[in-house]
Amino acid sequence: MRYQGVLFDLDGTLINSAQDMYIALNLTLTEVAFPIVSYAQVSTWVGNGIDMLVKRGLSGGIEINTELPQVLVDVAIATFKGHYKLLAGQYVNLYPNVVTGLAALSGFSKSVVTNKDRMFTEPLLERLKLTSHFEVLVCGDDGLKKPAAQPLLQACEKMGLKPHEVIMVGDSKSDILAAHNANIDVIALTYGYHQGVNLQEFNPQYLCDDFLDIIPILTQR
Ligand SMILES: O=C(O)COP(=O)(O)O
Ligand SMILES: [Mg+2]
Repeated sequence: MRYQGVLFDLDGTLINSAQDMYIALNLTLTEVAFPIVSYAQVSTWVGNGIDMLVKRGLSGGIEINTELPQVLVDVAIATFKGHYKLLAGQYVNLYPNVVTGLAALSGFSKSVVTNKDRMFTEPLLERLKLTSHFEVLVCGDDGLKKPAAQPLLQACEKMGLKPHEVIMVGDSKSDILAAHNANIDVIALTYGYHQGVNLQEFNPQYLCDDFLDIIPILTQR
């Protein structure tokens, strides 16, 4: 088998999770007296972790307003986390074929490498009955975030595999760039939160429209 391990992104790859973040963000923005934002906006802002999502919300766009006072940013992030702690998982669902696909990949060593903080990720995986599929979990607050290579390399090390023995599966520019930075092949899934960019431009080795399309890639010899 060409690959022995698979590193999965979480939000936008395994789970459709933007609705909880959309609600938590608008509750936060209302509390700090900033204009609320649309679901469509939030779904293009997911993928760089909570701090970036909140800063994008305060900026009203994907580009961060660098003049936002730090104290406001800190209060908004803490407020978001409070709301998200209560909301995370309420409106989340698995993307089609994820459970079937993970079961079909039972012979592979599998990890989740997410930019989401551990305190939110672990309960979400439990709630969705996904925990047992994965040997390793690397979260956004464990060290550097994607697009850094570090979280992917950390997962490889914990799995006892070399970068050329694994493949990353993700939905965003951050996943593709992190994989390139780590010299790991990458499958980009088109259905997730791709931050308003054309994923093809970032040259993933593979581009798939459905979770099950990753199976023939992984089982090739
Ligand atoms: O919290 C985020 O921004 C997204 O996390 P992800 O890395 O699982 O897509
Ligand atoms: Mg993602």
